[in-house]
Amino acid sequence: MSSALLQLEGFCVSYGPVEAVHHVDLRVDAGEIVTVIGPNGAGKTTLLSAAMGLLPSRGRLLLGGEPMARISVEAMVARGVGLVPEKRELFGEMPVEDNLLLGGFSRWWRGERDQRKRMDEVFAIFPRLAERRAQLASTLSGGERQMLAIGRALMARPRLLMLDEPSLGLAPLIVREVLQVVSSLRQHGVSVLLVEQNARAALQVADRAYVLEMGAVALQGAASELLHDRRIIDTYLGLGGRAGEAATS
Ligand SMILES: Nc1ncnc2c1ncn2[C@@H]1O[C@H](COP(=O)(O)OP(=O)(O)OP(=O)(O)O)[C@@H](O)[C@H]1O
Repeated sequence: MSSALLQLEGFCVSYGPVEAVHHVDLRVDAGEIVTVIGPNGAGKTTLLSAAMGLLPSRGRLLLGGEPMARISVEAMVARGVGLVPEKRELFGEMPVEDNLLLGGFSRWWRGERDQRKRMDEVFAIFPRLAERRAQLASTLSGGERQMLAIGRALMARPRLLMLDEPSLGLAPLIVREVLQVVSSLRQHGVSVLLVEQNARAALQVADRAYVLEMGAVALQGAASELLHDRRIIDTYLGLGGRAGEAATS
């Protein structure tokens, strides 16, 4: 089997004495959209944050088959991994363009000076952002803010984009629009690791899925098969497919 773009082996994350993610094995191959679904508190954000180097972890993380000796945000960004955090963390008092340019800063720092060209490529993916290039980020709609957060991460030209709950707080139609763009990223050479509570929407755009329950992988497989799995339907695809509501009610 060829080397995965990202591979986690026996990956564990703890908050003090409490282990929140237990021995997770996961892979994302080049060109894949992989989703991690699961109820509130399952450990999805913790897993993603630790895989980006924002939290300490145990176990192994390999990029392109090479184990990372130390997982830091700088090292992950330099190796072509980007994260769009759940809170989006935009600079509200800055226009769309400046938010995007800041996303390209790590490349600029390394001597690359083609940020304007890259911004035009991002605008081609998100035409709605191009129309609003001078608008302050704080005045964008929820969907536009999510697109800007993704666009900003794309400015660093990642090979793998990790997205934490891009559907959060968005109306169903907008969720579909945002996730369609996410699934189109592979045409631009970007693979995706998508953490979602909206199981139905995530399974509809992903190739493969992992179901995380209480910090451990409870189930995994082709997204198209999990969409028809009785256990997934009963637990996660109830009214609206909001995993947390189904699993905690
Ligand atoms: N900073 C923290 N300190 C201690 N425990 C934490 C911290 N952040 C999260 N946890 C705990 O770790 C577990 C996993 O939380 P996490 O936020 O990763 O879950 P999640 O699957 O992303 O949930 P949600 O979908 O609600 O965001 C939970 O039990 C949570 O209470």
